Amino acid sequence: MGRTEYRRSAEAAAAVVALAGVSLTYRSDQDVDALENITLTLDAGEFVCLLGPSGCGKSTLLKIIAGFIAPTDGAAVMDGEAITGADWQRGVVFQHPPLYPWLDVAANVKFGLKMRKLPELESQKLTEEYLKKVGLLEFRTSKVYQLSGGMKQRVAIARALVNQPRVLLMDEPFGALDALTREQMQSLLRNIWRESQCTILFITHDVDEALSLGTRVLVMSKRPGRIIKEFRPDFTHSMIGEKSNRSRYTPEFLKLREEILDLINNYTKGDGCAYF
Ligand SMILES: Nc1ncnc2c1ncn2[C@@H]1O[C@H](COP(=O)(O)OP(=O)(O)OP(=O)(O)O)[C@@H](O)[C@H]1O
Repeated sequence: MGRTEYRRSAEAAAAVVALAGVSLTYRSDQDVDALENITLTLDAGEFVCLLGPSGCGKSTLLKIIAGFIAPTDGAAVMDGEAITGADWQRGVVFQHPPLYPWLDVAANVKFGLKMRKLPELESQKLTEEYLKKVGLLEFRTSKVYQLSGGMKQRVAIARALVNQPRVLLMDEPFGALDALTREQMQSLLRNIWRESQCTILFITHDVDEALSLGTRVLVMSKRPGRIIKEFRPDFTHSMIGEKSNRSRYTPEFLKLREEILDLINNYTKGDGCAYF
């Protein structure tokens, strides 16, 4: 299939983001085949979690959707247009957010709006609105070094969301946080997702996290990464409704958790590839 056909088939899916037949090889002395023939859509309002063994190409997939790197083969499109570079319509949040240490919290959040040359008054209003959403309004004049890990991650989320992106791409955003902060951040993200109705792609190593956030969970094979199975859990909605994590202890949750762990372990067994 040529690029044009890939693009047409991707458009036909009416998805916000579509990847069709995407492969990626990092070229160097020793080529690394990171992704192989990924076909995937992200539909409006979906919360898609991506699980897979270390080094299977999860971040590579996210970087292609972000527009940071181009696929070696296949096509990546958003709203039917080829993704050719970074765009504020696709916000990105990393595990270690690259915040500007010389700027205060509000200036970090406002940075992208400034780059987009939004009028100062509008930027100010949006910045305060999103700082409020992540519970950091009273810390707007704090410096980055004065914040905890969880607070820094909330700044990063506000900085991505203030642009009101259609798609939020998150690469293990809570991976470095302690268990309690992590659960609080998951709850915050669930509420933000419900309010903003944006589409989220979320990479994690944690099966519980994927099941308690995602409306779709994709499991990848070892490198070169392919999508081997998808699940459609619905625990995230009940967690919003219940305002608790009770769903995590239900037989349905535990059964699905077991199934995914078995799948990943069977897939990586005997090849020296560790999941965690
Ligand atoms: N810039 C690069 N140049 C060469 N190889 C790369 C580059 N970036 C990643 N790789 C390789 O591509 C493969 C996939 O990397 P990637 O970071 O996408 O995996 P991942 O699933 O996100 O890993 P992890 O879960 O450990 O973060 C790995 O073997 C990695 O070493």
